[in-house]
Amino acid sequence: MQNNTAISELIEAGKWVSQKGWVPATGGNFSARTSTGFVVTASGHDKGALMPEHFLQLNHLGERVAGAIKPSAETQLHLSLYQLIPDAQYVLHTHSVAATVLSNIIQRHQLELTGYEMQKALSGITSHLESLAIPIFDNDQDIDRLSLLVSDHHLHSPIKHAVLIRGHGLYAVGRNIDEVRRHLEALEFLFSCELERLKITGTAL
Ligand SMILES: CSCCC(=O)C(=O)COP(=O)(O)O
Ligand SMILES: [Zn+2]
Repeated sequence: MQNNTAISELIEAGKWVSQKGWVPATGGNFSARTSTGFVVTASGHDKGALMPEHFLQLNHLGERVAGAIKPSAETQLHLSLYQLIPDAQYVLHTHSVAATVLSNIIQRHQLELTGYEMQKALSGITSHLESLAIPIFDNDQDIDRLSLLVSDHHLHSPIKHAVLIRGHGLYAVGRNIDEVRRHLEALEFLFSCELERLKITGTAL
């Protein structure tokens, strides 16, 4: 993946995600794997109004190759996801209301979804009868420590599509920009369905 192509795709994705209301204020961060490492958004910018200068190039170890600005505070989590999931080419992190509230309400360490046709938008899922589990990690201002938790979890339960950070947001991964956007949109739809179901039934899965 060329850096310029990746950056253009992430700028476009940022506008879309922002229009959806999933990156309020300066929430969220995005990255793409490249031939030399990955590109990641700078910290503290509106992700709906990104410019090429709002990206840094980092190598496979997460060390800065280009860009004088401060990288996302959550860069280590992006690096860990690329190290853990060899197929992952894009990571989009968002702060939607549904992901934030649902991950706070559910006390367990995973959100289990079943019975929804939309689950089939997640790669590898072929029926609404399958169970889709999205791991939930307790939020931590120490991103290195949080990343280690994610890595440990992956050893026994490989992360396929996404992870939730409790009260914080969603990290979606994909093998290309279309797939990561599809995963993100489908999961947001499923989270909204679950929130509606909870409002009506008062029962968390
Ligand atoms: C106001 S959002 C708090 C930080 C955060 O969770 C986030 O996603 C944005 O951080 P970044 O450093 O990537 O701008
Ligand atoms: Zn965040």
